[in-house]
Order: sequence, then C-alpha cells, then structure tokens
Amino acid sequence: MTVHIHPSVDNGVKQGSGHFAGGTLVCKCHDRPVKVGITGDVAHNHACGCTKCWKPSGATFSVVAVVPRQNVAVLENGDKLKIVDPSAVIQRYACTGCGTHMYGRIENTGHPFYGLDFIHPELFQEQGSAAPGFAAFVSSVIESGVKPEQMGEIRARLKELGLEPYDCLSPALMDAIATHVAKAKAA
Ligand SMILES: N[C@@H](CCC(=O)N[C@@H](CSCO)C(=O)NCC(=O)O)C(=O)O
Ligand SMILES: [Zn+2]
Ligand SMILES: [Zn+2]
Repeated sequence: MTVHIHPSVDNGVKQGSGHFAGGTLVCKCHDRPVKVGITGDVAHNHACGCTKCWKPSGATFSVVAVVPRQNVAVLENGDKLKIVDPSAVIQRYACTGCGTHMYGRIENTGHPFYGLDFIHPELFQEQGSAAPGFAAFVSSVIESGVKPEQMGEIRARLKELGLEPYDCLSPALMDAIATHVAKAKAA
C-alpha cells in the first residue's frame, strides 16, 4: 500500500503558478467559517512531520509555509480563533469550531523567523501558490504514532514526490538560523 503523506501531494506535487498574488484561507466550518487574507505568495513551503503543525484528517504530514506577518489579515469570524498553546514558539491560531490552524505567529523578536507567519496553503480558496519543496521533521512522525519500521517507506515516498526528507529543517533554513544566532552572539 502506498503511504499517505498529505492529500495535497499524494497524487503528485502540483507546482505553483510562479505569480500567485495572494488569496483567502478558509477553515472547514460550514457555519461562519474563519477567513484569513494573505497578500502575495508563500515561501519555504514544506511538508512538516512535527506534532505541532496542523494536519487534515488522515494525513501523516502537514503542509506549511511562511509569509510576512504584515501580509496576514483576519477577514471574517476572527472571534472563533484561539491560540492552541500560548507557550509554544509558534503561536498557532486555530478555529474553535473545526480545529483548523489558520496561522501561526512568532512573538519573540529575537527568534530567527520573527516576522514570518506560518500558514497552510491547502486552505487557500485560490489555486497557484508555491508548491512544497522539501519535508522537515520527518523522524518526528514517530511521535504521532508512525512505527519506526515504516520510516524507510515514508522517506522513499517523499523522495519520489521530490520532497527531500530532513529530520529538522532544510539546509538552507538551518543555515539561516545559524547565521542569525552567530550574528546575535557577535553583536
Ligand atoms: N519533534 C518535535 C519537533 C517540533 C518542532 O521543533 N517543530 C518546528 C517546526 S514547525 C514548522 O516547520 C518548530 O519550529 N516548532 C516550534 C513550535 O512548534 O512552536 C515535535 O514533533 O513536536
Ligand atoms: Zn472552523
Ligand atoms: Zn511543524
């Protein structure tokens, strides 16, 4: 049986249009859905295996990307949003009706990714946002109940999809984090 990674990639990764101007993220509620407006395209889109990122039902990974925080605006029914874990680095605003995470925000101004919000592009009502390009925190799916002996099959499937698997973030993002830390230490 083919392993399920995430519904938005299980039939192949659909490339972005390259000129996505932004759109609206919509939660799963039929009644009063939360709507969040995003200006511009997403960056660093990736599959994430960590336990904290929101996954649609049946998915082993989430698909999550970043946008500048000033490009995020709650448009409708924001009263339904609640922070999942106020002590987490990324404060994820979830809909209390359906549980969907609408955006995650870092409030620590010293964090390497401060200024970027985390969103799930599958929630866009529009097509064409940048596709996921790698898989992060792959080993972490074991924390959600995946058997260690399934990891070979999962990593092979991710590679087949063109989503290079990493057990933390991609080398580019790890380098960006280390650069930030080195600069902070030097200052
Ligand atoms: N094994 C842990 C890893 C969790 C983790 O560190 N997640 C990353 C990536 S989330 C988006 O790629 C992170 O930055 N977390 C900060 C936070 O979630 O607040 C696990 O699986 O839980
Ligand atoms: Zn909802
Ligand atoms: Zn994650």
